[in-house]
Amino acid sequence: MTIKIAILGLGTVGQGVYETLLSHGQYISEKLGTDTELVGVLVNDSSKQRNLPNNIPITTNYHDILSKDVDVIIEATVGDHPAFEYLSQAIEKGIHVITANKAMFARYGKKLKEKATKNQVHIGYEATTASGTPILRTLKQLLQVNQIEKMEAILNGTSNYILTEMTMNHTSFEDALEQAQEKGYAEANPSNDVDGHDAFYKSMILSELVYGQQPNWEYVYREGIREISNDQIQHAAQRGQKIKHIATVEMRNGEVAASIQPMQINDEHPLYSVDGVNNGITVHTDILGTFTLTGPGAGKLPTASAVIEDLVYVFHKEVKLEKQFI
Ligand SMILES: NC(=O)C1=CN([C@@H]2O[C@H](COP(=O)(O)OP(=O)(O)OC[C@H]3O[C@@H](n4cnc5c(N)ncnc54)[C@H](OP(=O)(O)O)[C@@H]3O)[C@@H](O)[C@H]2O)C=CC1
Ligand SMILES: N[C@@H](CC=O)C(=O)O
Repeated sequence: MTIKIAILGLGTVGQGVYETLLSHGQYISEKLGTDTELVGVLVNDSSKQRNLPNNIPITTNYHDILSKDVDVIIEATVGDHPAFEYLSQAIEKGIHVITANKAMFARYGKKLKEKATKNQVHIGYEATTASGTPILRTLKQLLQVNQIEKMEAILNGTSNYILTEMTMNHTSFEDALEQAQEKGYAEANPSNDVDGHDAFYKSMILSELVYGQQPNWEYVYREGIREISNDQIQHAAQRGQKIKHIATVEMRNGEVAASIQPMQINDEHPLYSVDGVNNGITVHTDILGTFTLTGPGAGKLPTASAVIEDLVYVFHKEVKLEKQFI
């Protein structure tokens, strides 16, 4: 049996997934014991020039995708809608889904997971949080007994890239943001990055995964990095500190609390040396103690890496459907 794949969205992430299927196709087939085939790609704008061979059908009509005999849909579009409806329909048809869309998943992840369980399909969403750095499955599968008391994290690659450029190279905020956009780190609407929305969505996904619940969104303090000046960064540097954009999610008196804001930290903080586009998460647990995971937090190939690893996980011969996917 050949595994038939469709991709929704062919921007930075979708293109990266296509290129990785091509570059690592043989290795993926060996792992899965079967071939994979890209049977369709959904885009928004049919007039755009695409970097795809002619034999891969591109459509702007989702029904063209659903009418094919698809085994898994990889979703890399932008925003809540119609992504949520697309994935709901796929799941109801018994199609596995993998998503990179954290805005949609923060809001609708719980519903989609419930639907997936009901329809006995998997949802992969490692790419939604910290791109390819394997945070979600590490937390879910390797810490089954430890209680996670608190997480502190740098979750937006664009903001960390901008702050690092401003700190190390005295680059202006505007120039650093432009660089992040050119490198494919920033969202289509970069306000998502620099005003803290993106880190907020990722924090909510982490909260749901670790604590099984999210705080009331209205009570989460969210502040981005837009107002931070080069002067503030240099003053902090003179005191041996860096300004980092940090999300905190913790269990307080039986309730989850979260905040997302710029903070000044010194070199004793585990996130001090997480620079550039990297993300990092420091996890405080009751048995293991404190540990930090760090790695690339945005970009074409790091994000494709998470999607492809989810793909292999979903279809790996030894994975049984009754095992709960993250
Ligand atoms: N860039 C990154 O580093 C990361 C991004 N993500 C997430 O992955 C998703 C994709 O990001 P990215 O690739 O950077 O975004 P891009 O803006 O580069 O690409 C988005 C793609 O989605 C398509 N699209 C948008 N709306 C629709 C729609 N309604 N129907 C069909 N196609 C649609 C666009 O079509 P068209 O080409 O026709 O305009 C485009 O191909 C986002 O949700 C983002 O938050 C997650 C991790 C990292
Ligand atoms: N725009 C996001 C992309 C990855 O999630 C970021 O910069 O972190």
